[in-house]
Amino acid sequence: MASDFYGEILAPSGAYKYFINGDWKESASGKSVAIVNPSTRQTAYNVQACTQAEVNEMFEISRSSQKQWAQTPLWKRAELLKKAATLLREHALPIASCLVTEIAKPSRDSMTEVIRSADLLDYTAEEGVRVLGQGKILNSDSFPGNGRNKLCLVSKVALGVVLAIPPFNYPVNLAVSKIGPALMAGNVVVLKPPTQGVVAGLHMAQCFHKAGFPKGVLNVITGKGSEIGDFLTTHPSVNCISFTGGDTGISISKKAGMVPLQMELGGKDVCIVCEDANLDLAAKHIVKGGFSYSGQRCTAVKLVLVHDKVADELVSKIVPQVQKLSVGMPENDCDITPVISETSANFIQGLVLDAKEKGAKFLTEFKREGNLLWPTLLDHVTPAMRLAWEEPFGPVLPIVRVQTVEQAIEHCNKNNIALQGCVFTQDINRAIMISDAMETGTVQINAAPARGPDHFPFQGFRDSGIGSQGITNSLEMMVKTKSTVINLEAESYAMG
Ligand SMILES: NC(=O)C1=CN([C@@H]2O[C@H](COP(=O)(O)OP(=O)(O)OC[C@H]3O[C@@H](n4cnc5c(N)ncnc54)[C@H](OP(=O)(O)O)[C@@H]3O)[C@@H](O)[C@H]2O)C=CC1
Ligand SMILES: O=C(O)[C@H](O)COP(=O)(O)O
Repeated sequence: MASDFYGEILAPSGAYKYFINGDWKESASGKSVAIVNPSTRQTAYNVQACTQAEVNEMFEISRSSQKQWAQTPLWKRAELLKKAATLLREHALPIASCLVTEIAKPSRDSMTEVIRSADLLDYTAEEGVRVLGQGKILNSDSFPGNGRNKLCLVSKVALGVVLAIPPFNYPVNLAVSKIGPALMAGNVVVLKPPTQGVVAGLHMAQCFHKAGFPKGVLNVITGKGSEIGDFLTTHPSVNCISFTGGDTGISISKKAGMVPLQMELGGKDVCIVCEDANLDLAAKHIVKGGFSYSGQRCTAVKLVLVHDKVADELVSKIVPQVQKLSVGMPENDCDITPVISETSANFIQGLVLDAKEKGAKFLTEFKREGNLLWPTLLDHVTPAMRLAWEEPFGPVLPIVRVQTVEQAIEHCNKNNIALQGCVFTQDINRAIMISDAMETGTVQINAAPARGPDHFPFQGFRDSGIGSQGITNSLEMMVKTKSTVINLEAESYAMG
């Protein structure tokens, strides 16, 4: 894996180093965290188990380097982001290989994640120059009782130190979706990669390092979230937290101080299929949306709510497509690969067994070998079953039959998880009315839920998140507004 480009990130001990102030270092703890390959259930890598003292040192360095970084011209920041994007593309293969090993992401999807991340950085560089390069001027006489003797210059200034915490399922793309906008806005970043995906994250960080970012602008701490996470998120030097993951985000939001939060949490994305839907289109999107990356996407289709009139026909189109999905190892680009951990596999199995006990009809059998779960399609799922409400984050898709669309909308809005949803109908007026009624951050019309393309606003309602992602919204969220008021001796009117 190590090459001249990546050679320095690996310690002689065989554990990957952490990255601080432009240097790759071993932790004084002398301890490491084992990264288990979900496919083999064997240890594949080791990384540093960093100490609280190293966290403190990292934040101290971040605070001091931010002052210098904020004085870097926008065009220079953009140039560096574009250089990092170029290096990500040039050195993508080792990063993609880490994704296959650490998170069992199919090879093709792993490479796609890295290239998508480079594209995100390029777009962030261009959008950042535009968005951050403009401010506003306000004239006092627009408010009753005032003459034009005050000019207010409104500018966007950096927050300071952004703590970025991405999840296991996109350890590169959901890292750069935080890092790019943060750096472009003049902040510095402390990145805490997910344990599963951390080595991909370290390789990604090397691309930023080699791109020429000044020391201390991007720092990467490694260690289990359960061990150093709370110390990180409650650290007094944190000026913003950008987090993607599960319910952990909810507890972080209760512990964090007076700092802006950008949270993208779980999804229970419903797919409403109306009686007038194009069922071939719906079936194709349901299968791809439900089973890509073995359902381990917050935007995966997690519940089909189909009008009873067309349910049998829809099921007849879905089943053969599910049966055709290849099941096996990520190295072989199988459609369904092992889920991230035994804990996750056990959780998913628990939901399936609950549905079975409560009378769900199995359209494909549930089969498991270690962390590898065969795609499971359940029909006649009822609201009494946990699967109608909870997020499996696995290759399991429940189908609920409804008598009216209103029933489907009611089910969707009853769930506290409210990220995305989708609706299939051939009547655009009806589609807009249903979309407006669905209380989720995004509604896809005649397609499966998705975060991409990455410049689209992406947000969760209720327990699915705080704030909004998407490149422009992330840029706007990672600055604060500053007013500078010029007080003139006398009123002055242009052309007056
Ligand atoms: N919205 C989304 O895109 C995603 C949602 N999920 C949901 O979350 C569930 C669990 O997945 P998982 O990846 O374990 O999600 P977690 O929320 O546990 O982890 C997400 C990130 O948070 C870190 N973390 C864990 N504990 C803390 C803490 N106390 N303070 C700060 N950071 C912490 C993790 O680090 P570490 O890995 O070291 O624990 C990881 O980097 C999934 O089943 C799914 O329902 C998961 C992934 C993506
Ligand atoms: O958090 C997630 O799982 C991702 O945001 C989903 O992204 P995608 O829709 O591009 O797979």
